[in-house]
Amino acid sequence: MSEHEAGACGGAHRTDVHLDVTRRHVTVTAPGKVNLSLRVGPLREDGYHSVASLYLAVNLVETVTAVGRADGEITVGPSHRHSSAVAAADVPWDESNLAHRAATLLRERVGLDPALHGADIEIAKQVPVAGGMGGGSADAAGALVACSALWETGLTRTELAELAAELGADVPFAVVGGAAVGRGTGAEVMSVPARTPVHLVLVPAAGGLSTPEVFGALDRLREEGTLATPDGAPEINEDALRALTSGDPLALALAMDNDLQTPAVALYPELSDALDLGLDEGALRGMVSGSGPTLLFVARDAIEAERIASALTERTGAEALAVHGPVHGATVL
Ligand SMILES: C[C@](O)(CO)[C@H](O)COP(=O)(O)OP(=O)(O)OC[C@H]1O[C@@H](n2ccc(N)nc2=O)[C@H](O)[C@@H]1O
Ligand SMILES: Nc1ncnc2c1ncn2[C@@H]1O[C@H](COP(=O)(O)OP(=O)(O)OP(=O)(O)O)[C@@H](O)[C@H]1O
Repeated sequence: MSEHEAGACGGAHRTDVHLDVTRRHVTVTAPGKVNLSLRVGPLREDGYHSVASLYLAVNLVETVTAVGRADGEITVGPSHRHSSAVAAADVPWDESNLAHRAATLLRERVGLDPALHGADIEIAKQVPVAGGMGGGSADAAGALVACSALWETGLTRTELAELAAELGADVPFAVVGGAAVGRGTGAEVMSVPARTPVHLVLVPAAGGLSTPEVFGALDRLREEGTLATPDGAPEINEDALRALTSGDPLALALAMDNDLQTPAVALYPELSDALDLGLDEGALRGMVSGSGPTLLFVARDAIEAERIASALTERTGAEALAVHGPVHGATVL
């Protein structure tokens, strides 16, 4: 009888608790991100766009635990060890889950025996699903780092970041964390210094936006001439990078940009009023995070961020969160 079948019988909880303390497990935290700048080039033949991105990892993190199995099975499910802010029903807990794909890819590349090396991957999510904050990417990064430690692969962080690029444009950054510029599809990351913490308020939206649909809407707006089409690969936003490096929140707020904002707002028009509300409450600037619909607002300092978050929670009914970055990439606890 498998553990899961055993779990369906009487006395299931006792069996599970016993297994949890005796099976090896590794827990990793991996951060959600915002793009302080996201410049998007024209559509490429491979269906992707070249980007010039300025990533910031924030202290809204996913907690990923890999529990060893000796039968080669890989499963994903909601964590029972750490609390989650996301409804389990909003996440695909099957082989399409990016964390499942990450563990499978790692096992294959390292050449481990798929009949012997398995893991139950448990995820406690804080990052909104399909919110433009790279939550699934953080889960994939967490699964790579956790399974690599569990299976003792000996891969370096650089090697894990290279594998991460095969899983999605945002996954390498979730491994690396901190602050970084992203080139190519966004997967070629290079860390940059950030002198002081950036204080932000995040406003999650009801429901999500599909990343390919937002890129598709950008292409349409460019085709019809509503937005200008850039010539080639975009340049990094040097003003935003300088403001981040020197720790000047007002200069950063003024320099931020996101080419996906117009298409995200076109697909989700309510975002426009929510952006105005943040400014009304004293945020230095508001912007769509990545492909949206989560909004980010820049605050002068931590106290201002808390005040703006409370005011926005009251006015919008959505739970606005005061966060800061940079924080570490995927880290074993
Ligand atoms: C919007 C961002 O979050 C900004 O950091 C990323 O560009 C998206 O990263 P991601 O979700 O990891 O993206 P992937 O899973 O690699 O790609 C999903 C889809 O988004 C579109 N996509 C993504 C990245 C990119 N540079 N160009 C694209 O056109 C493609 O249609 C792709 O099929
Ligand atoms: N571990 C996961 N957590 C959440 N969604 C996942 C996961 N694995 C796969 N998905 C699928 O991916 C879709 C996008 O999820 P995700 O939360 O990563 O979006 P996102 O934050 O907007 O991504 P990005 O900012 O990287 O474009 C979801 O709608 C879901 O179907």
